[in-house]
Amino acid sequence: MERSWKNQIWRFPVAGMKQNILITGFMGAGKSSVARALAELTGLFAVDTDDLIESLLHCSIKSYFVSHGENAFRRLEQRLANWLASSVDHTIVATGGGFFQVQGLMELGQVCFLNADFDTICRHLHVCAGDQQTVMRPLFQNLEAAKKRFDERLPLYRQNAHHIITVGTQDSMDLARQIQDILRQNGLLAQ
Ligand SMILES: Nc1ncnc2c1ncn2[C@@H]1O[C@H](COP(=O)(O)OP(=O)(O)O)[C@@H](O)[C@H]1O
Ligand SMILES: O=C(O)C1=C[C@@H](OP(=O)(O)O)[C@@H](O)[C@H](O)C1
Ligand SMILES: [Mg+2]
Repeated sequence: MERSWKNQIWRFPVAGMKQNILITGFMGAGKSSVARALAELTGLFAVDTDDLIESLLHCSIKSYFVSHGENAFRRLEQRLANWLASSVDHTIVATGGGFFQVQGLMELGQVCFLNADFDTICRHLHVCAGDQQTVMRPLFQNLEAAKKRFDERLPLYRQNAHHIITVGTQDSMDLARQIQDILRQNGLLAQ
């Protein structure tokens, strides 16, 4: 049966708080995959901040980092956050790994941090295998630099989240179910 966002509406809406579900976490934690699984579970649409930003560019995010640098990318992320604030509600938002730093993040909706340790991230990204997912991630070109960035960001991801989901060996659908349960238990998603 087809479900609409109206069936998923928050039981206890909070004034001034958007009813999106944002998925944050480090590169490779599984944000984009979980957002799609959660969309399948709930019937809510999912968007991905990286895809939305790429829709503005005539190139990949990786090429944009090379031509314009990280700061320019962060400005695009803030512009996108402002657009989400003005124009998007009742939507699942997979964020890029650095999006958690935008101003106004916590007012965009319920922020769910996918807390994967660095080994799990490397496993997801096939760091030891041939078909590395790291190739298309400009900030995961060097393992040591990525680990340093991970260590620096970890406390900030925690601070800038409403819910923390520990990622172990579960698949994306299991993680999506966990998020659905947490939001339901908090009266933030319909039963
Ligand atoms: N729970 C998971 N278990 C195993 N592999 C996963 C899991 N989540 C994601 N992956 C794999 O990890 C890679 C990165 O996933 P992705 O969803 O793009 O992460 P992110 O958006 O956080 O960077 C993909 O190859 C994906 O198939
Ligand atoms: O962590 C980051 O700063 C980034 C993460 C990437 O998204 P994923 O986390 O989906 O790989 C993408 O937004 C960009 O390469 C920068
Ligand atoms: Mg992603």
